[in-house]
Amino acid sequence: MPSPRRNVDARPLSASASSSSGGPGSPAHGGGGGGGGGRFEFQSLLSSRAPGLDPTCTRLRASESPVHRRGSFPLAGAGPSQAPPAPLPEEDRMDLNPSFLGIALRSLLAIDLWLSKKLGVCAGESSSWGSMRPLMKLLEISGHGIPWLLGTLYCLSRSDSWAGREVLMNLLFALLLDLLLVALIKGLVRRRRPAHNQMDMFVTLSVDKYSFPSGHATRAALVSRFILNHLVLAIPLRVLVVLWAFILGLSRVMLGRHNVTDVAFGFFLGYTQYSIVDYCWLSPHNAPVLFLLWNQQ
Ligand SMILES: CC(C)=CCC/C(C)=C/COP(=O)(O)O
Repeated sequence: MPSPRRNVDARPLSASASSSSGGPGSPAHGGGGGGGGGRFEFQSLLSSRAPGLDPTCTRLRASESPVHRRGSFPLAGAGPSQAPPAPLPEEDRMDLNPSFLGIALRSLLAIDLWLSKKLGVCAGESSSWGSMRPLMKLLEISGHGIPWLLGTLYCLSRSDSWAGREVLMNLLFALLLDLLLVALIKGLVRRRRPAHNQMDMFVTLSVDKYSFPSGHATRAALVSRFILNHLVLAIPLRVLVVLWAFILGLSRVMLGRHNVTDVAFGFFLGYTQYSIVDYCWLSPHNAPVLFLLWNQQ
């Protein structure tokens, strides 16, 4: 005779249908193999929020899943006549939260992929906005590392004031820091570029087969923040700089090079990188050797 507690079943219909008894070995009891673990956690969360359900039961079931099982809980013989089980150790209770976070992250990822595919309207010549592709690729070059590095080096070589040289030296430092950090994160995260991307980019590094974060987005945010803080520009030009950064980021998704989250994180990283550069600002006072060396050239 099953106990009233064990009759409580808050599983979604699809799960209940596949294992009506809910006995040992069924998915609800964590016997469904590796895939059963994820579904099980979701059920636990649902049932713990359903009014009238016994949260103790929920906890026990969660502990039975292959993911959560640590000690032995005598569920099979549990009935109303027996003493209620001791509260779970703190570590087991906390295990329920990551699964909730996991669901949230997976949903965000699904939205990201769906939106990125929808926005990838210039991913190929035959795409709905395929005729805009050459323009998008021109934008791509405007945010590429090589023109920015060469342009900065050229301006440094032509600069005849200490103040100008100081700003340009820091811009060079910022661009190099950006390349390094993006390569590092891309190498660590190793997220593949979207399937609809055509790998026909102008000069790439080996890590550029990965997409997280977007190097163009980091550079756009970093350089535009740098320019706005160190160049005296008329308002329309300032607006243009911000627009350039934004459109460059958007064009990465439209070209199919990136997912939305690659670009969003890229903007965040580039913005933060400027704060690092500003904090470590190089000047003839704190880096005299650098400036003297450059002066001798
Ligand atoms: C070769 C040099 C100096 C820089 C590479 C610049 C580049 C190709 C970055 C990749 O950008 P996305 O991550 O936005 O595609």
